[in-house]
Amino acid sequence: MKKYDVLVIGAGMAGAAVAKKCAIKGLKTAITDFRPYGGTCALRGCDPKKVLIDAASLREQVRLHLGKGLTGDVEVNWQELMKFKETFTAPVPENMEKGFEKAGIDTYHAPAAFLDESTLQIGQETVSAEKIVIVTGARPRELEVPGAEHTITSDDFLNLEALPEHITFLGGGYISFEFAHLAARAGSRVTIIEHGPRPLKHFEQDMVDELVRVSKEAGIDIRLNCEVQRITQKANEYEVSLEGEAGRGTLETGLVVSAIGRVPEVGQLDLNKGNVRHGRKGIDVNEYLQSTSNPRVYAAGDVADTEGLPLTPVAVYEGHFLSANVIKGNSKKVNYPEIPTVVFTIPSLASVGLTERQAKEQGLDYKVNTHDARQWFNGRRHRAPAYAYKVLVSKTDGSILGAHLVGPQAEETINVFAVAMKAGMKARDLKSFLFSYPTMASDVSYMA
Ligand SMILES: Cc1cc2nc3c(=O)[nH]c(=O)nc-3n(C[C@H](O)[C@H](O)[C@H](O)COP(=O)(O)OP(=O)(O)OC[C@H]3O[C@@H](n4cnc5c(N)ncnc54)[C@H](O)[C@@H]3O)c2cc1C
Ligand SMILES: NC(=O)c1ccc[n+]([C@@H]2O[C@H](COP(=O)([O-])OP(=O)(O)OC[C@H]3O[C@@H](n4cnc5c(N)ncnc54)[C@H](O)[C@@H]3O)[C@@H](O)[C@H]2O)c1
Repeated sequence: MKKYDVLVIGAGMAGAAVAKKCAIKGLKTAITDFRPYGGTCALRGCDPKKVLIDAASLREQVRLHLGKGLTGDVEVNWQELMKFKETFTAPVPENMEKGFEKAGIDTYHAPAAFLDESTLQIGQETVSAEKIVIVTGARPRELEVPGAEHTITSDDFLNLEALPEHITFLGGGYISFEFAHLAARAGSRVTIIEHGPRPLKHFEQDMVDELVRVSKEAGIDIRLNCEVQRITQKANEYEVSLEGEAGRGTLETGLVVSAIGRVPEVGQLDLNKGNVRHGRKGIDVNEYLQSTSNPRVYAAGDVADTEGLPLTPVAVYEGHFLSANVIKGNSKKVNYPEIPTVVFTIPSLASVGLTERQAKEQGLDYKVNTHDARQWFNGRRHRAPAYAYKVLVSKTDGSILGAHLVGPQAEETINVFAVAMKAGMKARDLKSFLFSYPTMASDVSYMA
């Protein structure tokens, strides 16, 4: 049986960060993944998605400037774009594996499953470890209606050889909105089906309203309070039976993408044999990211039940705390700064800190700065179909409680607010800051 100081299960962003840190400190470290190394973000999430959306966004920029100095529309060539995307994803597994080998980390390529509290089966090998790090991420939530087997997931969507004429996205969250905006700009007709009353419900709803307006202008059909009853295959199409406010109906579509949330990936781990307590939100951990039932086990990223959002920078951030606790013993309690988050639609929706609803619930005394900025210089030069902001400032001490933006480059501008909030800057500090001009960030001084 192979023995290690540290066994890392999952070679995604969190896993790579932990394995390298442990190996650098001289711990005998191994890592395993049953998929090609790289994890969701680099292979099936953030990175490939952003490459595709950037092209669609450029196409939209050109379209918006037709008759304003540009002539001749451009089109998205899906096949070429997918090839370009693959230049980013294809090298990842080998590069990551080489990095592990260079760091002296043993690499395995099979699912790990607990045999007891310190021993795991990895393919044909039995492995024991002093510390076991679970960073297995999340997987798509399963749709439970007849015909669910006809749906595809975000993984499949990012590898489509061609886009059909019409696509239905189930779920009104991050994935559906991002992919819907991409597909609409790449020439498909798109419908989003959300079973709740609001899409993107954790975002500031005034900004979501703006995004919904531009989504509809882009031809995206958004149906709220709408439940899927059944999916039936018909020749080359699918028939989606729906029940909503307008009663029952059907939708003919070329493809159904299920994006109704993601759940912690614990299926293959046999956690009960390892005495690892877990629930619906993932592995139960304490403030050191250590299992509450098996002290050898630590967990971080999407699979861990923590306060952190299931996002890449959070997985890596938690990985740093976890590594310190594995290397030196429990010494670093995880604490979270304000976490910026972006929906990469065209234009994007970005948020950091409290929404107005949360500020109200916490009984805070705040003022709201909000405006439709489409007519500002930056809005006009981008010919922005949406450019708006809502910033919450504490009346008690002038600190920034939350910032919410929709519009061109909102994904970049939000980082200015996140830095200011982490640094404890007041709204007046941002107002008096000298931003380079004319940049999108220079608008921050008017927003704060
Ligand atoms: C379509 C999509 C787009 C996204 N876009 C963004 C974005 O723009 N920005 C952002 O911040 N976040 C985004 N996310 C979320 C982000 O990808 C995740 O939060 C992040 O990848 C989590 O990292 P992780 O290390 O916890 O898990 P992962 O990166 O998922 O890695 C976990 C690894 O563990 C492996 N594994 C699972 N079970 C086992 C087992 N039993 N044995 C061995 N290996 C196992 C898996 O194969 C996987 O490779 C997106 C997600 C999706 C699906
Ligand atoms: N830009 C980013 O950072 C980014 C992008 C994509 C994904 N992600 C991460 O991945 C996670 C998963 O994304 P997602 O879009 O799958 O989930 P989500 O949690 O963002 O949204 C899921 C939506 O589906 C709805 N829903 C649930 N069951 C349904 C059903 N049966 N029919 C119709 N609607 C239903 C929910 O009400 C919710 O609005 C996100 O929470 C996020 O953490 C992040």
